[in-house]
Amino acid sequence: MSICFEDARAMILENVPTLGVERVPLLDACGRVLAEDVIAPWPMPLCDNSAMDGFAVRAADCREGVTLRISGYIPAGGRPEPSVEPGCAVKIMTGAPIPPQCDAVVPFEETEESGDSVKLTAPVALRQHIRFHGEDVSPGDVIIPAATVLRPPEISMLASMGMVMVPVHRRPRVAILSTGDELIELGQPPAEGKIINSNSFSLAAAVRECGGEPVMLGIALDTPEDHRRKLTEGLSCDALITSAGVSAGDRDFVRDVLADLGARQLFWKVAIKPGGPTAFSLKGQTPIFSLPGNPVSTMITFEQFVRPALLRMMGHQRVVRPFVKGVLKEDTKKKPGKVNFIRVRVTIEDGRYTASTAGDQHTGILRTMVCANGLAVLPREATFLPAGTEVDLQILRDEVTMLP
Ligand SMILES: Nc1nc2c(c(=O)[nH]1)N[C@H]1C(S)=C(S)[C@@H](COP(=O)(O)OP(=O)(O)OC[C@H]3O[C@@H](n4cnc5c(N)ncnc54)[C@H](O)[C@@H]3O)O[C@H]1N2
Ligand code: MOO
Repeated sequence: MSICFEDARAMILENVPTLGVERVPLLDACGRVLAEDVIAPWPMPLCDNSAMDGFAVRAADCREGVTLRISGYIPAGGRPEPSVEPGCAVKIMTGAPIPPQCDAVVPFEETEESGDSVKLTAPVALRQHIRFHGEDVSPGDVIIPAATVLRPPEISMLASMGMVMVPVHRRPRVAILSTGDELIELGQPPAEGKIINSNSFSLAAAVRECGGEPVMLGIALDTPEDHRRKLTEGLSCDALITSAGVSAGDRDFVRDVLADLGARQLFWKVAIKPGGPTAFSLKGQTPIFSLPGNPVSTMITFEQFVRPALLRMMGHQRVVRPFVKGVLKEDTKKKPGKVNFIRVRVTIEDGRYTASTAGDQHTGILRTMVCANGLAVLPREATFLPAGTEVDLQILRDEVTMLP
């Protein structure tokens, strides 16, 4: 009996732990998830300051055409004049503190300066061109709540609040183990009957792309002893991914050895294609994803199950890549009973996403995965989807121009 796709993913997300907190230098926090509310220690701006290069004035003096005496100069980073008398103006630069008697700033473009006097050539409104103390942030405000994904705007705010070190959820160390006697390591010469272990690399790249730290365990030979040794090593990480050895073959040891090691299997076999033989287990709190060995199946099951889980472990709320609606360009047939993920080229035509097959859909065909920029999700019970049928699309590469 297989579990349905939605239940399998939900079960994984319910069972993966959120990792603990570490404090990292501000710049390293970009892309990470904030683990605690950040509360403003001081106001922003810290004082009333000028939004323009010009003259700080008393608005009450400022009929259009009036001439004022220039009684001082405050550069950015300078100190406010101790006092500005009626009928006077102080030359001021953007960001410089406003003298206490002044209540407006007149930009240079609206003045004519001559010697130590300045004529105002436009009307002046009370409070114009002043950035007021605390108008942006008040002390005590929760400026960034926990669970926020930190991007450059948040980094800017945290810098403004003096945060040198930032509390974020840890990145998982993810062990990656490929299994199978037919495998050889990258760098060894190819030989008939041998296959280069590409899955460890696609998985490590995918782990890295979503923010985790891959730990390469290499290849486990098709013996229970070698599986036991390498799986045990993998269980010291925050998560473990295995590739291959999970279908019905007589040397598919992964699940049995995991069970011997005390892992609890939550499911094996999901009603999806490709990726049917996927298994998910827990050893204590450590999630173990046993993915099928076909390179295409490995990548698609990573995308559907492992990426969301790793993002959740890092504290992300939104973990599943958003779907967009799009139409199939070709008639598409499938067997009922499984959600199918087909590799497609997504484009935009007449303002709609359209998807056409990226090539041969057999799971042995890696090239179709390389050509694809998206996956079309074909519903479980569908059998024939004529061209023009609307389906969910997962966009896997940024190069698809988004709808306006
Ligand atoms: N009798 C059955 N046979 C198969 C079933 C089934 O249900 N009953 N399921 C098929 C499906 S679907 C898949 S997917 C595969 C999955 O099998 P395994 O996960 O046990 O993987 P293997 O058989 O060991 O390998 C499959 C394929 O992938 C290549 N491979 C394996 N590891 C790597 C790697 N690290 N890098 C690159 N390529 C790898 C391997 O050589 C095989 O060609 O089982 C079907 N069979
Ligand atoms: O599910 Mo297998 O993963 O179809 O190739």
